[in-house]
Amino acid sequence: MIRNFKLQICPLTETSFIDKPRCHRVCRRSFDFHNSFQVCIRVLTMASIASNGEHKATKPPPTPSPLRNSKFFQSNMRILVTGGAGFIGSHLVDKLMENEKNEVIVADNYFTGSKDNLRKWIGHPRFELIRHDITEPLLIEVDQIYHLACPASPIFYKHNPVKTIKTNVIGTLNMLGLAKRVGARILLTSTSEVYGDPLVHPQPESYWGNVNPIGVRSCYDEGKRVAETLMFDYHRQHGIEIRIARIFNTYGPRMNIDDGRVVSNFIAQALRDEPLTVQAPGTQTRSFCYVSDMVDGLIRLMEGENTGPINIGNPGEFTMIELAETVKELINPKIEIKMVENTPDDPRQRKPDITNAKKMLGWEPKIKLRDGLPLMEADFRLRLGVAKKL
Ligand SMILES: NC(=O)c1ccc[n+]([C@@H]2O[C@H](COP(=O)([O-])OP(=O)(O)OC[C@H]3O[C@@H](n4cnc5c(N)ncnc54)[C@H](O)[C@@H]3O)[C@@H](O)[C@H]2O)c1
Ligand SMILES: O=c1ccn([C@@H]2O[C@H](COP(=O)(O)OP(=O)(O)O[C@H]3OC[C@@H](O)[C@H](O)[C@H]3O)[C@@H](O)[C@H]2O)c(=O)[nH]1
Repeated sequence: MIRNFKLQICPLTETSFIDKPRCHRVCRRSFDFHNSFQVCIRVLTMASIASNGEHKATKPPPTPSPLRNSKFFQSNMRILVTGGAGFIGSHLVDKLMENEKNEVIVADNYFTGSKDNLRKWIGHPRFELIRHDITEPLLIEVDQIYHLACPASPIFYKHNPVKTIKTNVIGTLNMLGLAKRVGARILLTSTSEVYGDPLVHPQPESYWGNVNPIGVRSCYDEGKRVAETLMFDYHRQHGIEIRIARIFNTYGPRMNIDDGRVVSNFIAQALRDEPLTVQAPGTQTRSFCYVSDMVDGLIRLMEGENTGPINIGNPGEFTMIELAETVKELINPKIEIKMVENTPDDPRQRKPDITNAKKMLGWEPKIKLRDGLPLMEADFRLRLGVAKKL
């Protein structure tokens, strides 16, 4: 769609000279490229989104600070990762740090995350770690924001539901305010939980969901729905460049051992010789995405031209009984599987329709559950000090 444009100058500023540093900063083409008055991919993108009529922004995106625009325009891309000390966040940081043109700043309050997840970067000249709660404003200068901060495991997000809502609503407002002030692009990690207990299966992004607004999970799923609304309102009203990923259940090394989510629970239980606790009825389904696939999808979304929301997840769908049997077979065939009571409003089925991710991001997951589980097992064995029996 975007590549059909054949404009020779920037359609918003009418001159590529004024916008040159910003184009360089975002599309990362050489300075000479912009000097040659060729078209700026990023500005075209804004024009194309607007001309499609959908999610129309009433303003061009805010300009970055004069410093980023002039003196430092050829400096590294500064990227903020909120929640970067958590499970997905720390893997994202690893990937972003591989690019020597990136400086990464993590802001985290360590509620569910840990410095340990980032220990290899602490002290690195391109890395900075800030203990910060995003329900308070954050005044820094950045070019991109990956906004992940929020407890994700149901037992943690239900622990202090009011705080979970504040994190999703006030926290997202603060990050959007930051994006507005510094002209940064912002990506929100939303969730498949915005579909609630879905009546459409698999779930496409066009499905509006079936969410209980007053249930015990609402602090999280309604919180994320408001966060998505705020993202689009800032986009339409203030021209902020937004990206929204709807993440489906993700697993992998570095999940908290006692995180409470199903894959980490089952692997820890199998290694501790404890029964695998399947919550009734056990026929409820989930689709599990390995974390490296997830990080790849998030970066493609940030760097691409689509606002989203876009589902990012692995469409391989399993009942919880099937998952328990797979963990038992792969890790500890002697273990018992025990049926236990469930919690309210547990979604009965969940599977992403990833047509848009394939089409718009050229993304699809590579790692199957049976290949990902042993990678996570190895990490859990190391952390629990349980050697593999020969
Ligand atoms: N892992 C999944 O299956 C999954 C699925 C859907 C969506 N998501 C979303 O992805 C993001 C990351 O999830 P995760 O699995 O890595 O979870 P996680 O709990 O491991 O990481 C969340 C991080 O956010 C931090 N945090 C929480 N509240 C904060 C606050 N108020 N201020 C600053 N930091 C705060 C935590 O300390 C932690 O480091 C979350 O936004 C979550 O909603 C995850
Ligand atoms: O020990 C357990 C834990 C969980 N389960 C079941 O496993 C399924 C998945 O539960 P999890 O707690 O792992 O995660 P959920 O799918 O309910 O929510 C997740 O989905 C989307 C994300 O936004 C969040 O990371 C997380 O809330 C549920 O049906 C639950 O009842 C078990 O059978 N046994």
